[in-house]
Amino acid sequence: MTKLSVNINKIATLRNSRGGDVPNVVQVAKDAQKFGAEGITVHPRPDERHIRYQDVFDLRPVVTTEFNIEGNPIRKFIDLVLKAKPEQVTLVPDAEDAITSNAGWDTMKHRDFLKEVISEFKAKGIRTSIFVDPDPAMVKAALHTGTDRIELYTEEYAKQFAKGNKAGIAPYVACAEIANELGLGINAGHDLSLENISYFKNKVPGLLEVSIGHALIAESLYQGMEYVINQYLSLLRS
Ligand SMILES: CC(=O)[C@@H](O)[C@H](O)COP(=O)(O)O
Ligand SMILES: NCC(=O)COP(=O)(O)O
Repeated sequence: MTKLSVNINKIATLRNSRGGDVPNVVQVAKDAQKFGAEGITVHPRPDERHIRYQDVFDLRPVVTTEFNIEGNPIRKFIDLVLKAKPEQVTLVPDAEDAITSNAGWDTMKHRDFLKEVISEFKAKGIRTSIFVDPDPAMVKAALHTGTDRIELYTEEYAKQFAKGNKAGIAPYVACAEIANELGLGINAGHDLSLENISYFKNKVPGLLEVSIGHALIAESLYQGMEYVINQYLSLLRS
């Protein structure tokens, strides 16, 4: 079964846009789990423009499913993760000024660095995953970093699917088959949505977990809007 981890970065972005504490990320994490989410994902960036480092500590005690912290393993991030002790850390090679994650690791070039960081997390009992492009060479080399899992970067799949090109799934299937053979667990994420998730999940063998944020929060807004507008109208007319 593929687990759903809900990425709540966008909730923090909305909160930060106004100051104050609405919406409250801790409450959203509690509710998401109450509604069935099997994990909560956060991706604190160095500028803390959405999830703040303090949010991670506030969330830790309320995440009773699986806490997945994503980020570039700069020292500050490593220390945060070691202190918060999530169930999983996902390493992402994102630049400080990137709007969102835009590439996977070069697992050959950064093998020694990844190996060192991964062993630090694993020594504390934290499961590790590394974000990779759907490139067989990168998946094969991921094995030598000692990581438990890979996270397949799905932006290209989502782009191709939106254009009606279902063949865009092929590199993901090939990489998943390699990962399964090597005994690497498979996660996936980025731009997955209600439209493209079924096809992905049905085609990619051994998919353990997806983390979804941007589309899931947008879809929740759309699907909840009619109900909320009606509540306002009924209050205004009573
Ligand atoms: C690792 C990844 O794929 C990202 O999608 C991510 O975690 C989302 O980050 P933002 O919310 O900052 O776009
Ligand atoms: N790891 C991917 C993730 O957490 C969510 O990415 P997105 O759905 O916000 O694109």
